[in-house]
Amino acid sequence: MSEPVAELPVVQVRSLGVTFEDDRGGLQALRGINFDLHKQEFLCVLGPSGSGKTTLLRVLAGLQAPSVGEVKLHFAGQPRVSLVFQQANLMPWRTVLQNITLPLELAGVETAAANARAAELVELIGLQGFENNWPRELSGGMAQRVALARAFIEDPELLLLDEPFGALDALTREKMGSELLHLWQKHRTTVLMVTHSISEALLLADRVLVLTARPGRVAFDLNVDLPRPRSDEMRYTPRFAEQQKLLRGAIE
Ligand SMILES: Nc1ncnc2c1ncn2[C@@H]1O[C@H](COP(=O)(O)OP(=O)(O)OP(=O)(O)O)[C@@H](O)[C@H]1O
Repeated sequence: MSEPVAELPVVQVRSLGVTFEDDRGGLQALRGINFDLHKQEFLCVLGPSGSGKTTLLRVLAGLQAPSVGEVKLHFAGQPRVSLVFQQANLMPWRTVLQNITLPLELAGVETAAANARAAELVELIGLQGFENNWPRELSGGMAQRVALARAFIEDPELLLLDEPFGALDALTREKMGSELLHLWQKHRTTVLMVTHSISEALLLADRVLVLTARPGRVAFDLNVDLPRPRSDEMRYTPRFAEQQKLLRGAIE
């Protein structure tokens, strides 16, 4: 019997290096980065401050050109890419609902269809009743949920998250991790997420890349050995603690 053909990765990063020009001969942010990202895979990138995590994400988003090496994208045509940053960056003059539907509005989708799709996401992120509120009336966690809903509404083929919960307090952050897990388990998009939180990475990811201090190289590539569907309670299991220890060791 023949083996099934393993699905090709949707992103291939090969010998990637990024050097920023400066007057001291250049600052090397990333060096010799290699990894694949498969369809529907959730990859987290951990690493010390300044190890090039954001730079890596910017290269994947097409916002930063590699100095050497390449990033190959294998999608049918131009992929739909959504980005979420540490700040929600909501438009203050649009309501929650209008912020969430913005990408569809820009894509020319009819308002009724866009609103129906937004209503599903509002329910998934637990913001029913806040549809007509203004961004200034939201807490940081609520605003970030709106940013996630806005990212998911486009049904992205590649979702890039840069420390999306980094500005939130620890408890809200944990809650947001679960919200994102819930959204992803429903939508199963391909994700690359930069985070500083080992437990967040373990709760969410299929794989975790750990970068070294600058210039960032891949120090460790961990297949997260926790069953899916995942839940918050898994944070307290011995398996979780073991993997946490492995990652902590790799970072240190
Ligand atoms: N546009 C730029 N011009 C010059 N240097 C840059 C630029 N962007 C990033 N750097 C430098 O590249 C290195 C990597 O930065 P990057 O923001 O990618 O790291 P990071 O791992 O995301 O850091 P943090 O965890 O603190 O957010 C840093 O030394 C930073 O100062």
